[in-house]
Amino acid sequence: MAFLGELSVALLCLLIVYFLCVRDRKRLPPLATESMFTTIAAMTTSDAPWFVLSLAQKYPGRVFRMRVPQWRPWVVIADGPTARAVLRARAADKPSLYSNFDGMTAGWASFFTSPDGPRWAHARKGVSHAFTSSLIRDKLDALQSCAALGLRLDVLSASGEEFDAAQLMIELMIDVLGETVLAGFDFGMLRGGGDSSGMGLRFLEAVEPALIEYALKRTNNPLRKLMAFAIPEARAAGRAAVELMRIANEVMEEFRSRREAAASASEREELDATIIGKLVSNPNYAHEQERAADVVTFLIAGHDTTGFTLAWTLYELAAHPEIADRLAADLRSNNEVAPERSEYLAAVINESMRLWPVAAMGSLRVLAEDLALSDGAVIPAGAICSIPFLPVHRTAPVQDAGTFKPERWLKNVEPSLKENFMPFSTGRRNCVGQTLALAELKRFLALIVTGYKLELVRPPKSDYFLTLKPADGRLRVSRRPPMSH
Ligand code: HEM
Repeated sequence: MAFLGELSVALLCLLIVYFLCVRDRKRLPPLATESMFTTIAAMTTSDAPWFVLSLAQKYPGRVFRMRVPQWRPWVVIADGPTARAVLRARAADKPSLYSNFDGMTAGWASFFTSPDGPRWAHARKGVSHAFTSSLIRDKLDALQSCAALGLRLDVLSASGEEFDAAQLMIELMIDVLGETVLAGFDFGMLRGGGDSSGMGLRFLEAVEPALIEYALKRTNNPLRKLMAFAIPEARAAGRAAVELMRIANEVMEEFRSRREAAASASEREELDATIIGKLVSNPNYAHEQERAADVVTFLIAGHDTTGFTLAWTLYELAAHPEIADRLAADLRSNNEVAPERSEYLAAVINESMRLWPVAAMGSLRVLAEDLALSDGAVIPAGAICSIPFLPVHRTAPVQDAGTFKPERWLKNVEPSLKENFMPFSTGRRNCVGQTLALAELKRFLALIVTGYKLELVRPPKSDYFLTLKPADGRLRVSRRPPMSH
């Protein structure tokens, strides 16, 4: 009898546990069937965005979980409206995974990697004003890099030599960052000359080993940090990070002496209004090396993103000469002096960034509160939300999503197209440099397309490593004949 009593108490307990834990358990988004091994193998290759796209196409809701070595759920969100809800949620932040990147700045947190809080807020607020479009436009009007690019293209056109557009655009962007973000610093890439000539090459040589070690290998294998002293590549990456910080410190020193030597108060005011001017005078930095870390961040975040976007657009225009001709005619007929006003140019840029979002794997966020989805599933608080922009941009409801069609951005733009388009991310941690990036894209595309015809010699391959690169492609340019009236 006593035994039966104990049994019924045990059954009652089990029932209570069932009702508390099982019945009320949240329904999570579906779990992709790919094993953890397959997932890791695919996610560590240069095809990772295409792997995630293939999974997103299988799930109509475009929200699913992936098996990764994380104790928290890893939820992939390829649905634009849900992505926006997560990125704009007040209770969402960057996960601590971002701190691996601090190795690139010799351990100093940058405002890109810092979670929301005073360190991030003062740095972002400090520079935001310097990125406003009118200030950027004034800077671009005076760019010497435009002339340098024209000269290089004239040489290539005269010789008929083929070239790698990604390489050329990266070199251009380093010079442009010097001229804009750093208020006239000469990195000596296309422009050559200046006292600091060679600094651009030093930057490019240091950035690659540092990115590979800290943004890739240490993120995939946290144990590597402990063994770094025994791994030659890890030691070389450490030296590269020190070099990046040295470059940032030299750049700031050069800026300060230029400001000191300014001939007039108005010249000094002009320097103070620039991005580096704002950064150097921001009193909220706890340490000079935090400032240096933010200079490194601007150089890293601003060079290949814009450079590869330009290059992808040039390859698309070369593959679609009718679109390039229409764009050239549009720019030449009424907008040549103000490319920022050409609707067709804006459509070409949007379409290129939709198909080839350089931040292809997008943003990561952690939610502090559950997020209920329209199908009844829940993304639980604490889950890591991965929002990969390439699948967001390239899955239904976007029509004919794999085709380059700038026209889709011109008239009666589908609301779902806009909802599923976020190359610069969204919410408070979106791209602070997007005004500059868009102004550069417009300015340089207008210059190239109105002056030159592009011939596609070899289409590029997509190669993902933090950014989506058009690898190994080749173009040829020739002077575009003047417009016949
Ligand atoms: C086509 C060009 C560009 C694209 C597609 C792009 C894209 C992005 C994206 C998607 C993010 C959010 C990353 C995340 O959530 O993890 C971001 C952040 C950022 N970008 Fe850009 N970017 C571009 C150009 C630039 C430029 C030119 C600069 C500066 C010179 C810049 C500086 C930054 C910084 C500092 C952040 C971090 C902002 C913060 O955490 O508050 N970017 N960018």
